[in-house]
Amino acid sequence: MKQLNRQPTLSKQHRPHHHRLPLPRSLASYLLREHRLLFVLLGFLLASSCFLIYPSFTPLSSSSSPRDTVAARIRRGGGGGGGASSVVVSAAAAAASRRLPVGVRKPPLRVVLLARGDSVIVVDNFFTGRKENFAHHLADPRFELIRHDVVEPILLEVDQIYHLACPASPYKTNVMGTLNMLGLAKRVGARFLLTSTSEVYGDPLEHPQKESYWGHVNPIGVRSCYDEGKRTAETLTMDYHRGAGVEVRIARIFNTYGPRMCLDDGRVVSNFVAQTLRKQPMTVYGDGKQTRSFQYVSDLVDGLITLMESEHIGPFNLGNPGEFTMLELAQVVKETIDPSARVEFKPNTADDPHMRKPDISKAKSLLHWEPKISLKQGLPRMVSDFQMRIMDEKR
Ligand SMILES: O=C(O)[C@H]1O[C@H](OP(=O)(O)OP(=O)(O)OC[C@H]2O[C@@H](n3ccc(=O)[nH]c3=O)[C@H](O)[C@@H]2O)[C@H](O)[C@@H](O)[C@@H]1O
Repeated sequence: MKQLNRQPTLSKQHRPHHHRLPLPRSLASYLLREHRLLFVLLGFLLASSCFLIYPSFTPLSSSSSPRDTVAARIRRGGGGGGGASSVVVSAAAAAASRRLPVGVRKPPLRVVLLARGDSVIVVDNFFTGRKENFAHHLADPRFELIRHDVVEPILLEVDQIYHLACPASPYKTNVMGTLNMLGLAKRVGARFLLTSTSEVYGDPLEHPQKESYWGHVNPIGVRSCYDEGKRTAETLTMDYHRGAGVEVRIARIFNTYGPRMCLDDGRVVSNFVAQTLRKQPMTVYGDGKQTRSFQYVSDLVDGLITLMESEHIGPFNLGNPGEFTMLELAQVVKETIDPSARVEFKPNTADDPHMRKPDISKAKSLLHWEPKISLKQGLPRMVSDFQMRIMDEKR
């Protein structure tokens, strides 16, 4: 089985100073006794990320696909042995083992994500995420779910932080939440991955967008709290890297879809699919000629893990270069679900980007990552999940 790009023990010069947490005695002994809390996925799964936990229910997929993606390997539980046999030791792991009192057994070595033997903590305020998304992990002793909003500080001993948090009006989350997570990363020596967005390019004047493009953003527009919030989050991330030595990674995520998305999150793919399944017309904003590039969620999960484990800071575009107008997307949804589906035009919102398509040559050459699942392959998998949930609504 193909192994991920394993991360050896971090070199000292890259390791930030650790100011150890004054953990309450009971908590500390709990952690040591259970040998947990060795790695964190700080998945604060709000609006844009409630579907980012890879799906386990993909009934329309063939048994041989979707290829051998990381997400698929994780789903199958075949992540390279797990536990101490496949090892990722990071700065905090080394530091944690140094802190153990004499006679206390060392914790298991750390590998990435549950199926590979790691402990995973998900932090979510459940504004838009759902507990059901984690139901299949709740019995796992290495999985922990904490209800918490990252705009408030949280103290955890962790090795890696995937900072996915971002609700619909997200300036506070992007600024306070990112500061809190960067502060945590600095304090415990964790590697920090920011999930930024293609929206940092605004209504782009360059097409397709390369990471070197600085963007075209209206700083006082109706969607600027998202665009500028993520741009600020990128700035903070780089400042903590340069100023405090935090190891950081930045992903710029392009439109992503898949099972477990909120049925009514307002995004175009979930809207079109849910509307068609409910026999409502698909609402096309504007003339429908604006373009987006749609990435299936497991490709994104592959990209995020690959980036986290790599030696590269980024930013990296993580998206599928397959570009569609909204009318073309509506046509694909129609062909997939219901040939009699209709569209209905509504006025568009201000500053809506006219076109968006990632140039992923940087991710291809440095991370050896590229998406594998086309819209036509991915959409049916999302449809079956939505279909079940919409049928449940009716019961
Ligand atoms: O889904 C995502 O991943 C992205 O969602 C939003 O970006 P946006 O491109 O505005 O995504 P949508 O809200 O899905 O809109 C895409 C296009 O579809 C149109 N749209 C949306 C919804 C709808 O019902 N009908 C419709 O025509 C919008 O006007 C827009 O032109 C976020 O701002 C991005 O950060 C995020 O990456």
